[in-house]
Order: sequence, then structure tokens, then C-alpha cells
Amino acid sequence: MRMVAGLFALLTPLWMIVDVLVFTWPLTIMLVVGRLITSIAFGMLARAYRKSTKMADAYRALAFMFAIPTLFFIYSHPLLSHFHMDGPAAAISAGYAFLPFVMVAGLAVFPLTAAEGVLFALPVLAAEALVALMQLNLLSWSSHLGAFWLLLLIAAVASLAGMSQLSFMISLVKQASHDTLTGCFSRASGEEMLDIQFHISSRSGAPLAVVFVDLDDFKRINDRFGHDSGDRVLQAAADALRSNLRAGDILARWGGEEFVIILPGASGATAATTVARLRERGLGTRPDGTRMTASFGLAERCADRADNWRKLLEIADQRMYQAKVAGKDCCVGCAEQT
Ligand SMILES: Nc1nc2c(ncn2[C@@H]2O[C@H](COP(=O)(O)OP(=O)(O)OP(=O)(O)O)[C@@H](O)[C@H]2O)c(=O)[nH]1
Repeated sequence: MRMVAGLFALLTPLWMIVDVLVFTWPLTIMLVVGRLITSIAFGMLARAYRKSTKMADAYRALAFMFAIPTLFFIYSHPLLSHFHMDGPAAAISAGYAFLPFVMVAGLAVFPLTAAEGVLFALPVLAAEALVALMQLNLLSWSSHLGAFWLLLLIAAVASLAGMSQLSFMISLVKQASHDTLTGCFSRASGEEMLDIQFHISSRSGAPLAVVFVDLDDFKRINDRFGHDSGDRVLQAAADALRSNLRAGDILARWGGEEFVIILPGASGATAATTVARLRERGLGTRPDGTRMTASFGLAERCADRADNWRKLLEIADQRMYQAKVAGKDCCVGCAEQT
């Protein structure tokens, strides 16, 4: 947004050279003043723009982005129609009438929903209608209607382009934050969330439990039934884990057949109850019809006196390993639970 506003702040006054060359006094000076004010407005927008995660800030910036050229159009177009022109001046003057078309086409640059597309196109359409009303004596109503219809079509196409851009961005974000096979959060997202949850928990003093889950003898499934069967078992295990967790609990795929569960606000005892429930409800079945099992390692920030999330995860990982050594299909918890 800052780049686009900055670019317009530079390009708008550049066109003054053309205005000075083709138009005559006093029109030239009026256009130059209009362009300078427009350029300053774009420059101020570029300077004031701050990257923000708030939607209200994005809407405000985009509203200014569209309001500035719309006002310039409402000022310049009727002004030009007061002067009789021919030759190059008439051609350049006609170009000013295209400004709303450029603006609505510009909607395609932004990833927008259908409602946002309509919201930002409407003031430009209103400006076109207003200018047409002001100049009904100059052009027939059918010419104005034709221009308005074309503007409407371009707005619709540009909004569609903005919508497809938005859906592409959403799928990119989803791909980056989620594991494509199981739909769980990816390891990178899991690490970020664990970092955030650890800080929240340290500040508030609330407990935070982490469970490391490693499916048992998973390699044998791949070796005996093939990789595709292995994939299906992984998906079923992830579904089972996810559907038995509470809203707010976080499930991330950490590696091949390893998962990490983050339980914000859960004490060691609560987390142990959660793991018991997960084990009781099961993790799906192996292709030969037997139960899919897993080894669980549980750690809790307060009970284990972990001073950072990596330490907490490392304790859970070591305990998961102890569960493997102890014969698999079991959970090793924090000191007070073992
Ligand atoms: N099908 C499938 N297999 C995977 C995927 N990622 C990792 N694996 C396999 O998972 C297997 C993990 O094997 P191991 O680390 O030996 O673990 P295990 O057989 O479960 O043995 P234990 O952990 O001791 O119970 C390896 O054969 C990997 O190739 C995946 O996305 N799909």
C-alpha cells in the first residue's frame, strides 16, 4: 500500500508536463494545483501508512487510496468540460474521463472479498454518476449510461480478480501453517504457538502442558502395506487426536509419525487425564485391523520448572522415549504423575 501511494505521489505531478504543453491558461494552472494537492495527499498517505494487523487500519488506508483520485476526478473532469478544445488537448482531456476506469481496475491489485470489492467500487461509481449528472447537457444520457455500464463491468471483473487473489493467499497461508497430509499445524506453526503460549503462561502463572506423541511401530506398516496405507493411518491417527481434544488445545505434526499437543492452562493432572482419554478412545486401526497405539511423554511448565519452551518440549520428548523403552503404548508423565 505504501509503495502504491508513493508511486502515485510521484506520477501524479509528472503528468503536469503534459498538461502544461497541451492546455492553455487558466486551465493549466487549475489542473496543476489539483495535481499538486493530489500528490501531497498521496505522499501523506504513504508517510502515514504503518504496517498493522488491524483490519480497520487496512480499510482506512484503502479508503484514502480510493478517495484521493476520486476527488481529483470530481474536480478535474467538470473543469475540463468548461473549455472548448480540439487536437491533442481534446485527446488528453478525454483521458481524464478514464480515471474512474483505472481506479476500479486497480481493485484487482488488492486481495478483497466480494463485499469489500463492492464497498470500494461504490464511491467511484457514485462519482461517475455525479459527474454525469453535472454534465448531462454535454453528452447524451445514453453515452453516460454506456460509460457507467462499462465501469460497472470493469468493477465486477476487478473484484473477481481481487477475490481470486484473496483465495490464493489464504491457501498459501494455510499451506505454510498446516501439514498437508494430516491437516494438523505444521512444526513451524507449532513452535511459534508454543513460544507464545509459554510466554503467556509464564506471565500469568497459569500451567502449560505439552505432550509428545510418537506412533508405535509405524515403520512396519509402511514396510508391510506400503507408504499409501501408512499415510492413511497417519491421517486417521491425527483425526482421532484432534477430535478428542478441547477447543483451544493445539495439535501439530512434529515429524514423520510424531505429534506434539499443546494444552494451554492444563496442569500435569489435567494433561494426564487428557492423555488417558486419547489412549482410551484410540488412534484408529492398523491396516491389519489391530489397534494403533502410541507412546506419550508429558511435561508441564510449573511442575517441571522449565524456563523456556524448548526445555519443556525436550522433557516431554525424553519422557516419550522412556515410554518407548518401557514397552510402548503408555504415557510417562511429569514427576507427580509417574
Ligand atoms: N507413510 C508415511 N510414512 C512416513 C511419513 N513420514 C515418516 N514416515 C515413516 O515413519 C517411519 C518411522 O519409523 P521409526 O522412526 O523407526 O519409528 P517406528 O517404526 O514407529 O518405531 P517406534 O517409534 O520405535 O515405535 C519411517 O519408516 C518413515 O519413513 C509419512 O509422511 N508417510
